[in-house]
Amino acid sequence: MVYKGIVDSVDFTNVNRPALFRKFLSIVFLQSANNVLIVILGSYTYQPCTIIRSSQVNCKASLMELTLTRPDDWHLHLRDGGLLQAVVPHSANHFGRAIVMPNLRPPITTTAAALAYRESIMKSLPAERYFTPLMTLYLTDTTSPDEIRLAKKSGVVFAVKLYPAGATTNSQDGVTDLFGKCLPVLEEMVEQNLPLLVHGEVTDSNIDVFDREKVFISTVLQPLIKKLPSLKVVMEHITTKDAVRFVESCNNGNVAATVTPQHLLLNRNALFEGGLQPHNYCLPILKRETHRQAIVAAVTSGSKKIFLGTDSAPHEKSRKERPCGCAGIFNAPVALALYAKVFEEAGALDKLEAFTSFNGPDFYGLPRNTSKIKLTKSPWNVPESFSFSFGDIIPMFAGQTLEWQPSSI
Ligand SMILES: NC(=O)N[C@@H](CC(=O)O)C(=O)O
Ligand SMILES: [Zn+2]
Ligand SMILES: [Zn+2]
Repeated sequence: MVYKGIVDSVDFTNVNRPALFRKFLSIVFLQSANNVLIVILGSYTYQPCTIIRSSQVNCKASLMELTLTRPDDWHLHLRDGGLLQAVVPHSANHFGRAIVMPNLRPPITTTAAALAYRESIMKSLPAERYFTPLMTLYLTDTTSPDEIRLAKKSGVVFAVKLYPAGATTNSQDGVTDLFGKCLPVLEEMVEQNLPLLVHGEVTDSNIDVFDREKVFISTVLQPLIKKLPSLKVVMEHITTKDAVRFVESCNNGNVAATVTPQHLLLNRNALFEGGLQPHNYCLPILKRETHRQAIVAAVTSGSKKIFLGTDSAPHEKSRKERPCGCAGIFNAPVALALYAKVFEEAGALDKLEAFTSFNGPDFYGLPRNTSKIKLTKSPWNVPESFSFSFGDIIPMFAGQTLEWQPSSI
């Protein structure tokens, strides 16, 4: 792979040290100024690469380190109580902000509840951790337009979440009839510029579980954006090529999508490999390989409409490993390493930073983070489990070795 760029200034005295690569992404993108830089990458990371600057400096180095603007997680379950305390450090380690899902029991349906929940998250944060929870409201059949005005005014609620009743974990209080019951609220959300975040699956038991996202697009999302083209909509955790096509077809800047590490790395075979695999069970359910490939292609193409949302959804081990196990994958400790793996394997590491750190805040109209995070090529083993007083949580890819290791700067 060959990159050419023009850069302001690069300190080539450090070329043999990883510090050079802190500048790697900006080197690729910067187009202004006087020095010509050519980066020739063999197989991108494993081969040494050659850096030539104005044909004066030649050096050999390996891509060992990337420095990125600190990412945000635009779809995260932090839970409450002991589970909250257990999992929040894993997100705060790597992410600057997170859109926090409201599907607690009882759900976060009011601004007052969102404020109280925000307080408990802040109290659970490790000392000296810079992390901002962006709160959401759980939409119900009875949410009022007044509540939407209050939410916006609070300054701490950044979106409203649609769970079709019965679609997923703690969705029993969700919406039964979006157009019949929620239109005035959706209109108020347009007024207040509050995005609607969508768990995009129909719940009709006649519809095959693998088709629920596709059918939701034609029966709910298409009519919704037709009726309210100014409503900002994020289709969360997309899993199908149909969703990719839908998002790519919406061109007014108001429709976007998040993608999880599991839907980028696993297909539905992972549910049954060598026996039933409850820790790979999440909703929307993993899909066919062709869908996975379509999502990888969309994400690594550099689309501005798709951004990072881990959907890290911890459940205690005994609630996953039982006859009727919960849906949800705990991926907060591994998510960033896994996204880097996906982009690296697609030869698209230069697109990683926009996906992790730019597209999300740009869509939400928020400033990009100013702090940085480092990803080092340094293999590490994912723990088999995390143990707490209330029980264990099994992370995604438990016991496996990952290449990229994130750390704060
Ligand atoms: N993704 C999941 O499988 N589960 C999530 C809910 C959700 O995001 O749908 C949870 O809260 O456990
Ligand atoms: Zn969901
Ligand atoms: Zn979720």
